[in-house]
Amino acid sequence: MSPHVAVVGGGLAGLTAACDLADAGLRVTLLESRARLGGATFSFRRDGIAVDNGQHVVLRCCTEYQALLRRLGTADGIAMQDRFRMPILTPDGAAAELARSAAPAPLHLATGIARYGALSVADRLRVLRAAVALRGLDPTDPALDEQTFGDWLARHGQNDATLGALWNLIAVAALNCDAAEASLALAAMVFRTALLDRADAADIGVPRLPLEDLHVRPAEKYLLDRDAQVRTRSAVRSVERDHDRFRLLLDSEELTADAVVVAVPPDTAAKVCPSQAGFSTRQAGGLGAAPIVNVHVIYERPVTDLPFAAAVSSPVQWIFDRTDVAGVASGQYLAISLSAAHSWLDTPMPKLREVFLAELARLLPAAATTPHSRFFVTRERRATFRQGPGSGRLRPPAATGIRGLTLAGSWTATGWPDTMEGAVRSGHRAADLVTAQLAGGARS
Ligand SMILES: Cc1cc2nc3c(=O)[nH]c(=O)nc-3n(C[C@H](O)[C@H](O)[C@H](O)COP(=O)(O)OP(=O)(O)OC[C@H]3O[C@@H](n4cnc5c(N)ncnc54)[C@H](O)[C@@H]3O)c2cc1C
Repeated sequence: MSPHVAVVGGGLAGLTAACDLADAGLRVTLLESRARLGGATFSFRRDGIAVDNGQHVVLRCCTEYQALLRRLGTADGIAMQDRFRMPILTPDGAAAELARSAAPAPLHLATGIARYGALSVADRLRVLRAAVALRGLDPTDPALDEQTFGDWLARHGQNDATLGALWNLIAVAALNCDAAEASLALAAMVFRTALLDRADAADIGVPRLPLEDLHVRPAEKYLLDRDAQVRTRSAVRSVERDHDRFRLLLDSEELTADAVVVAVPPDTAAKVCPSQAGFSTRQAGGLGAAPIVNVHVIYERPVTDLPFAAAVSSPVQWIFDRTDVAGVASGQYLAISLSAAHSWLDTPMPKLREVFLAELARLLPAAATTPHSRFFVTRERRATFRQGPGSGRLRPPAATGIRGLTLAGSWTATGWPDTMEGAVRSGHRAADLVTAQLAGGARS
């Protein structure tokens, strides 16, 4: 009989690892503590419409996530831009945009920045000079992980205007962290990989389907079709080494496995794994957490033609038109995505309603005269880890101190920020390691 592998955690990392292991011919049991799979990516129904827990976006450089969708048969579920174009809304009603040209990297953005109307000509030159310097940074240099992106930007001549209208538009969304608090290593990775090194890398992809239909259910079906066991409401409390096997303790039963992939959030991973695994609660605590809040508004009539837009000089960060994805029959459903949302996380609904309806009215003139029929908020307190300085050295590799026990998750040392792409990459890495170890190969 083929070896049995338990995958603990049914988010994207665990789902990816489980798909790989099932394809490798191993017997797989996926154990998820909640009643549903998907982890940080899930959808629910509310008054007949499909709502995601938070707007998710990918870029063309997120190659492994897109490859997973192709494998699951849902690649068409992403509407990918032919060419990077970011519409920008300003409260005075003046629209701007940041776009790339057809030129090869790094010239592809030069014209876009030179024409970027949300900044003065002098500030556009400032941005171009800093972009050239940023392109020279090595994101894998550990010294970069000790500094903030904000300090680096200040040393490279950036001011409040360039921070607000350019650097933070991207840094806050990609790192769930203000530039002032973000790790320079992760920021350099994001800006180089997405914007500076390849011309098409930043093309923006927005789901056409709820996350549930995009990858959660398709991955579950993929696993069931390959005879994997998928168990929800199955929290694993601890994983113990038992001679050359593993014992997993659940609330009212025990399971044994030849290898285990632990793909749960950092604090749970530290609790569940034996201390010899080498990942401590202190490390997990150091990684911390950062919130994302989404404000959802359904207007009785359309108020914008834009599929999405970023906003400057406004508490609104990004707006997405979710009418079709959600199945809204009439009117327009807009979701405002608020990253690094510490100040909004515990703000009561009436206050959020007052602030964001007024802001939408300022940014989108038609919203000022269009009634809304629904307003609600989704709050994710621990959306990502805190991607600040020092986080790089706290992120563990897939291999632990125990052969046969591997870690996966967007918070592990993937080299990527805490994203769906990082989660998928970590799942592949953990599955490769387990497969090699079971075959008597890799030692680390
Ligand atoms: C609102 C929001 C917006 C986001 N926007 C984007 C975006 O635009 N683009 C992007 O790429 N990324 C985005 N992200 C980040 C992305 O969703 C995550 O990086 C990724 O989904 C994490 O996947 P994961 O599998 O590593 O972890 P998780 O999804 O956290 O999965 C861990 C799983 O383990 C389970 N678990 C916990 N304890 C146990 C236990 N004891 N036993 C069994 N199971 C357990 C959990 O229930 C969970 O299902 C966003 C996240 C949020 C919350």
